[in-house]
Amino acid sequence: MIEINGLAKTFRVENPKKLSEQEKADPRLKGRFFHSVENVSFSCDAGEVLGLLGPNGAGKTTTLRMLSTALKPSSGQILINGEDILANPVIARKKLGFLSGSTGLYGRLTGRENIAYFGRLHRMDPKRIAERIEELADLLDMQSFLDRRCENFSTGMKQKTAIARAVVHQPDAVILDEPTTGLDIMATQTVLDFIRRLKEQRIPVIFSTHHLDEVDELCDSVTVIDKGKTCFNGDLDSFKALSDGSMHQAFLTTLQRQKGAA
Ligand SMILES: Nc1ncnc2c1ncn2[C@@H]1O[C@H](COP(=O)(O)OP(=O)(O)OP(=O)(O)O)[C@@H](O)[C@H]1O
Repeated sequence: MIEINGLAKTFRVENPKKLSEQEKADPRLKGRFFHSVENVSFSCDAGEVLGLLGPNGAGKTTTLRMLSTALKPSSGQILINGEDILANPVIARKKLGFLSGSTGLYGRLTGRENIAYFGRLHRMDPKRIAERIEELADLLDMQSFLDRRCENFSTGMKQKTAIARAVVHQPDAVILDEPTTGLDIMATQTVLDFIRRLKEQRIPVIFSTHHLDEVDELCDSVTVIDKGKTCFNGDLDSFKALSDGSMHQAFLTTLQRQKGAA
């Protein structure tokens, strides 16, 4: 079970001239500080897939980076199976698998070597690493390119390699930042099937996306954030019920309600 309570992250604006027009007009900008995430809470239980939605710049990546311990929150609490991961970031990294927006693969290494390198960082036994790579390569349909250098990989090959690398150590919970962005239909389906398999194994999965059809297909629960604040938390059916079953309209409704409340 992953629980996030009242998470917030403020960045100091080093150079206000570099802010976009949209950011300059954003209510989260207060003087020299940008309150990227102001109050985000949600929870994801074992066997559950949670879809994290929000418009561009809402704070999804910032939230997921805090959850992965890549970024230290300004305030709030993150618990994994009751354990406070902010107090114990090293343990958290063992428990979590995190796919970030930038795959950051080593171009001169093959897919297999990239995955194995992470396995070694997690102090896995070499035999187990080799077995696990075979397992993941089958699940993610990677056998045809596993032993090629990553530098010339397509977006789909890179993303599959990055996902395999993120979960090589069999984490207790998986966090994926826009896992299907830029993928073709076949690769998207492979990634969605992979998430479905994690769910069958009762591993909680949190993923951000702009594709509402994926949320409809896969998610048990939905969290919508806008301008750094949670504006919807609930199960998929109650999300769809906001608008007679239309995912797009339900999404727009949550944003409009938030605007009305502000
Ligand atoms: N290091 C930083 N310093 C200053 N502002 C930042 C920093 N990182 C993120 N932000 C700002 O915080 C806001 C939220 O960004 P974030 O990347 O979390 O949004 P997002 O919901 O993931 O957006 P998208 O859907 O476009 O990926 C943006 O306005 C962004 O410019």
